[in-house]
Amino acid sequence: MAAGTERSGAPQYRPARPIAMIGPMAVGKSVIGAELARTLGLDFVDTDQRIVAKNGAIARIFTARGEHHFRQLEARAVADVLDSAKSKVVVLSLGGGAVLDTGTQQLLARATVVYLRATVDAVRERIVRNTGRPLLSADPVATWSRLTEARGPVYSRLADVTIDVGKSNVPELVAQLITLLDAESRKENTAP
Ligand SMILES: Nc1ncnc2c1ncn2[C@@H]1O[C@H](COP(=O)(O)OP(=O)(O)OP(=O)(O)O)[C@@H](O)[C@H]1O
Ligand SMILES: O=C(O)C1=C[C@@H](O)[C@@H](O)[C@H](O)C1
Ligand SMILES: [Mg+2]
Repeated sequence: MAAGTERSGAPQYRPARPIAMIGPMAVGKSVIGAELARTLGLDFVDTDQRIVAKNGAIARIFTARGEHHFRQLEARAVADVLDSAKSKVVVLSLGGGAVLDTGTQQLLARATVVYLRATVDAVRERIVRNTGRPLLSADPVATWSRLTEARGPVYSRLADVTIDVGKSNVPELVAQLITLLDAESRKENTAP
């Protein structure tokens, strides 16, 4: 039986706060976040997907309006979910660079933050083809590595739970994550 699940297969773990997925590009924030939400019976919000639905492709926003404009849309999309007196308990997947915004960093204190960590080898095949990520349009492997090294301390500082994605598949990672989240929520509930 998968960790964190009852005999019926329904998860025992019931989050009290939103769960936010952070980490570098292509580590699986969107697919793992969506599967985690489905498993826990929660709504799923992906900030990149929300931005695209309202404004069109991310690459197009970068060329037409610039990265700064995209970052404003991104910060607003996070605030739409987390900036209310009582944030709804959802799974929220962020874009890789969303955590650079200081307002977003503050709002993430209202969520349980999951850092999906990966080596470049784990994501190499996913980023070498054109994936519509404007920041990886030139020399994707070197650029991913540089951005990940620069942002790594921010991801680590914000994270309540860190999981190495390695070569595991999505269902395995979701099962591991529920175990880690369950342990984290017990810790939060017993903290003085
Ligand atoms: N554990 C995994 N096993 C196999 N494929 C995976 C795994 N995680 C992600 N993928 C695949 O890698 C690609 C990138 O995943 P995803 O879009 O979820 O990354 P992301 O972290 O959301 O990236 P971004 O920061 O650009 O939003 C997708 O095609 C996804 O299906
Ligand atoms: O890491 C980043 O800066 C980005 C990651 C993607 O999720 C998108 O938000 C966009 O391509 C920028
Ligand atoms: Mg994504």
